Amino acid sequence: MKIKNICCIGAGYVGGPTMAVIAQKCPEINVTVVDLNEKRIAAWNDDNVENIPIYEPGLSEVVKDARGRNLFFSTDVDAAIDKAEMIFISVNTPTKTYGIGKGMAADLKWIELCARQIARVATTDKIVIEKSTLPVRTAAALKDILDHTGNGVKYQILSNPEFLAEGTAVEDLHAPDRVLIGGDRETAEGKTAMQALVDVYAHWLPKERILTTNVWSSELSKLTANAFLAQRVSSINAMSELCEHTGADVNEISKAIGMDSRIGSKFLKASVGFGGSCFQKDILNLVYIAKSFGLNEVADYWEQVIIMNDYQKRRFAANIVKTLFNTVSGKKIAFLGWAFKKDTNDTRESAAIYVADYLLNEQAEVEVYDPKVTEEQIYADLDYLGSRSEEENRRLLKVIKDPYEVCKEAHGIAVLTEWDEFKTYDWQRIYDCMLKPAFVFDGRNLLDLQKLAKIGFSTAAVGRPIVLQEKMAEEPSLAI
Ligand SMILES: NC(=O)c1ccc[n+]([C@@H]2O[C@H](COP(=O)([O-])OP(=O)(O)OC[C@H]3O[C@@H](n4cnc5c(N)ncnc54)[C@H](O)[C@@H]3O)[C@@H](O)[C@H]2O)c1
Ligand SMILES: O=c1ccn([C@@H]2O[C@H](COP(=O)(O)OP(=O)(O)O[C@H]3O[C@H](CO)[C@@H](O)[C@H](O)[C@H]3O)[C@@H](O)[C@H]2O)c(=O)[nH]1
Repeated sequence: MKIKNICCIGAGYVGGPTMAVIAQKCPEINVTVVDLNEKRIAAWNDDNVENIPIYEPGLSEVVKDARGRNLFFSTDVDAAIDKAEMIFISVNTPTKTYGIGKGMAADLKWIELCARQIARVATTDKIVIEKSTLPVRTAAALKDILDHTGNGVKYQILSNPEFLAEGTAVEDLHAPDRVLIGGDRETAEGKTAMQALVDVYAHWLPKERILTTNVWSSELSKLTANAFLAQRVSSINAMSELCEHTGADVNEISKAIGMDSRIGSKFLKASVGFGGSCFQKDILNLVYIAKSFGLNEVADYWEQVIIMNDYQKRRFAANIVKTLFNTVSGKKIAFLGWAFKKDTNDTRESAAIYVADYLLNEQAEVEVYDPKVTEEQIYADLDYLGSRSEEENRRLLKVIKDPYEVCKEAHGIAVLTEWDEFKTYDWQRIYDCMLKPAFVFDGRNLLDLQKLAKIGFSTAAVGRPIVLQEKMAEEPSLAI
């Protein structure tokens, strides 16, 4: 089966980059990415390709290659659905904020709306692909909706979860470890649909990298992969606290255990806590699914990954207060970074939001610099927590566009995102303009602590011994 037209519903962090790469690699296929959000679509269509709504290294070049040739962004959802033989659903599936499963289950409202829209509009047979991350057995619900339209259109549902990580999306899409396709292997129609999707990816990937499974394995593999990755981060973060109490260095531990090929070296970086739109949401969803089958031990096991992560964020913030002589009231704390990781402008569930909230509750004055996140986004993140009024958030927290300015007259600097540029700053210049004693709290183990100590900074990095300047260390009342 030759695919000529692909439609993707959802022009977000996944829909945009994945479809741009499919269009780049499959020049004979027309790819239309649709979204209800007019502003987002207008940004994807902006004449200046640097203004596309998502910052990802290399993405603007891919979009430049394909846009207008065989890659289109549009708000005309119905037209794109009707024309396509293959429809990816790549809409948001956040944690439910209401009703049954509130705070745990995935909210499938947008998924269901897509299914109903496809059912209403389609006049020819379609392959419908779950690209969004979904609870296991969602495909059954989609099929139910699609098969009951009574207009004779036939649907095949495939699961094709996305494993790209933000900040390396283009790289991950160009050379993924694997592509996973789940479908109905029992019927000829199911096999044909799976093969059609395999053929799309085979334009640039070797066949061995394209894995086919049954639909349920594919859906559940996605949640499992995220749970395992996040579990490693929580595991090393748990060890980081033990390191701080014993003089062991978490970086050395990561290296030592990571060299064991059975453990492997990736996802062992201790941090202020993982963020991002996926890990927490997907583990909560997994916990909810396990509970709904009465598997309480399974649920408790995975929930601990989240409990540990929340603790790590709180612990980092509490440590700032403790080190700054048990109070930050009226003190300026400079934040370097707000994004949940480097090389992205995404801030969803970023640890920085929770650390800021904690410090603002302690009456600190927080000033934030991030190279890619907008002021509007930072305030939106903070307001969303509902901890204080919007006016108060704007009074207590300022967003500064210059890294040296943000550090001026600060009592302490907190590194919340591992942006490379932070390493290249003139740290002597920063030290000179700070209040003394000058503290750096490195939540990412990014900076050269020895160099900072030499300049005169006191440093506290996650999972490493605290270094207080001599004068303070000698004076026990100051070295708390
Ligand atoms: N962000 C990631 O790195 C990542 C990676 C892998 C998987 N995922 C999963 O992919 C899915 C999408 O994530 P995202 O980060 O791209 O979300 P996103 O919020 O950035 O984008 C989703 C888009 O879908 C649009 N949308 C919602 N309902 C619609 C409808 N009925 N019609 C048209 N447009 C609609 C929204 O306006 C939004 O622009 C989620 O299930 C997520 O868990 C995300
Ligand atoms: O050793 C590590 C690795 C990551 N992190 C943090 O963990 C979070 C998530 O990082 P990462 O996984 O690199 O980014 P995401 O874009 O959230 O990607 C994850 O979530 C996506 C959405 O489901 C999946 O597609 C990806 O495979 C999966 O890596 C970030 O806050 C990182 O700073 C650490 O603290 N230490």
